[in-house]
Amino acid sequence: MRQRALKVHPINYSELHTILQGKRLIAFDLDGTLIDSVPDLAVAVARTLDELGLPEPSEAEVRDWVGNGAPVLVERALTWALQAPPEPSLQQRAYDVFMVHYGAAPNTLTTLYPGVKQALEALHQQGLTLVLITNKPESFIEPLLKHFELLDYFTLWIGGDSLAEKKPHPLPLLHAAHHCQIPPAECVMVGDSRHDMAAGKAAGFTTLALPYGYNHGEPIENSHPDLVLSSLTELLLNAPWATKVVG
Ligand SMILES: O=C(O)COP(=O)(O)O
Ligand SMILES: [Mg+2]
Repeated sequence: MRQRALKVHPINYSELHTILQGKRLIAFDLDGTLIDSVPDLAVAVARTLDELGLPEPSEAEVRDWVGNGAPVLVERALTWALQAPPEPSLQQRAYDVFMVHYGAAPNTLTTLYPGVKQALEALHQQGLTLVLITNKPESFIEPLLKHFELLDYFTLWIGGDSLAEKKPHPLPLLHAAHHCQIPPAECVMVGDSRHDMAAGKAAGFTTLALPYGYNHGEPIENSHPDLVLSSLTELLLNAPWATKVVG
């Protein structure tokens, strides 16, 4: 397995406190932010390619292909296996096969990142509106959130195929803000990839980044988030509402 050295992010607590002042909605990304889902995605991709008689990629390879939704994940896997872009008919077939394999085992090896449950619980208790905006197909969201007992924290969840556009387009974020009747200036996007940061900036949200997820092998600092956290625990302990949370 390839190990990537994670930079230590000394958090500027007063900066975090200031930028979160007055925020009412927090939009969370799913893969690489709340859940480490690549182990199950990698198994499903490998089973898909195997069924099509193609070579199987390693988990480290799949890790760098996640972020633009399932159709692009499948396309990147096929392009890797064929050393050329796939024909549309093969792409469609592989996508259908992938959906079956991933749907059959979406949470066998997947784990929650540290502090996720506690942070969501506390933020929800403080009356913040929490929404989930992922590029994952919508059909997988509810079963995964239910499995990890996170479903009740979210007012709304949007998948990569829920609307006409997905991240990095701002549409899903603007849709969530509009649906919750909260102006974008009072909203925060929390994510692990450049697509989350680009969508957040384009929507007028504050952007918080986590460095432990999947960003195509690139440091998340390159996307210029407002702040990089080390884990969601920092959001819980150092946000303006934290005094109420921790007593
Ligand atoms: O499914 C993907 O490609 C990525 O999903 P995410 O938006 O939750 O990171
Ligand atoms: Mg992500």
